[in-house]
Amino acid sequence: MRGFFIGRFQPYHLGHHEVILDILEEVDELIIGIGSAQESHTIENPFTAGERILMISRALKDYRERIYIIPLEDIYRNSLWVSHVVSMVPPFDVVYSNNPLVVRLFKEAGYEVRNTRIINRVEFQGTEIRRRMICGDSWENLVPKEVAEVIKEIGGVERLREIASTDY
Ligand SMILES: Nc1ncnc2c1ncn2[C@@H]1O[C@H](COP(=O)(O)OP(=O)(O)OP(=O)(O)O)[C@@H](O)[C@H]1O
Ligand SMILES: NC(=O)c1ccc[n+]([C@@H]2O[C@H](COP(=O)(O)O)[C@@H](O)[C@H]2O)c1
Repeated sequence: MRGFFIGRFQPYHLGHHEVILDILEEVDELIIGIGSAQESHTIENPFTAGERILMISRALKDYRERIYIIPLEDIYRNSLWVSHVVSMVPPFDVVYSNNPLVVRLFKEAGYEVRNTRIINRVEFQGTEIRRRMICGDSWENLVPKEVAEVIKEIGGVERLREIASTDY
């Protein structure tokens, strides 16, 4: 059985990681969709699709043979979005999500959708991690260590701070 899970992963954090490890207990293979792949260099979406691929593939290096990481651009037409996804990824049997729009669209298209656990949503949240990066608070403990390394390699914190300081 092959599953599908999508997120923006800005950045990939321990909440995503735990959920994906749970899913990998249930499925043979998992497609991880990198949503809003066209976005980067903004406060909500600082990292490119390629940088997010690097974070996820390094954090899940032990599962490489069972995962497909596929960037998916937004199409801004919800009624066609599932077809867009299906056209870009390997066939899958089940969708894992807690995002109400994603759940609704896949259910309407006839897919089985399973909910995932919510893990320490206060801290394991992209918005909170990006806030900490901008403010200089510690964030490294909220992401897999491989992700912290990638963010350091690409100068991610400096990028986010510079973007956030733009005031015109
Ligand atoms: N702490 C968490 N525990 C379980 N699932 C999570 C957690 N955080 C996010 N998810 C799930 O991961 C998927 C992708 O989420 P996303 O990439 O938007 O992360 P996020 O932390 O919600 O980011 P942001 O705050 O930037 O919106 C969503 O379905 C979301 O419900
Ligand atoms: N019409 C569309 O392009 C469409 C519809 C539903 C979800 N999505 C994308 O799926 C992803 C869902 O992930 P999040 O749970 O991180 O929001 C986002 O990147 C979102 O933009 C896109």
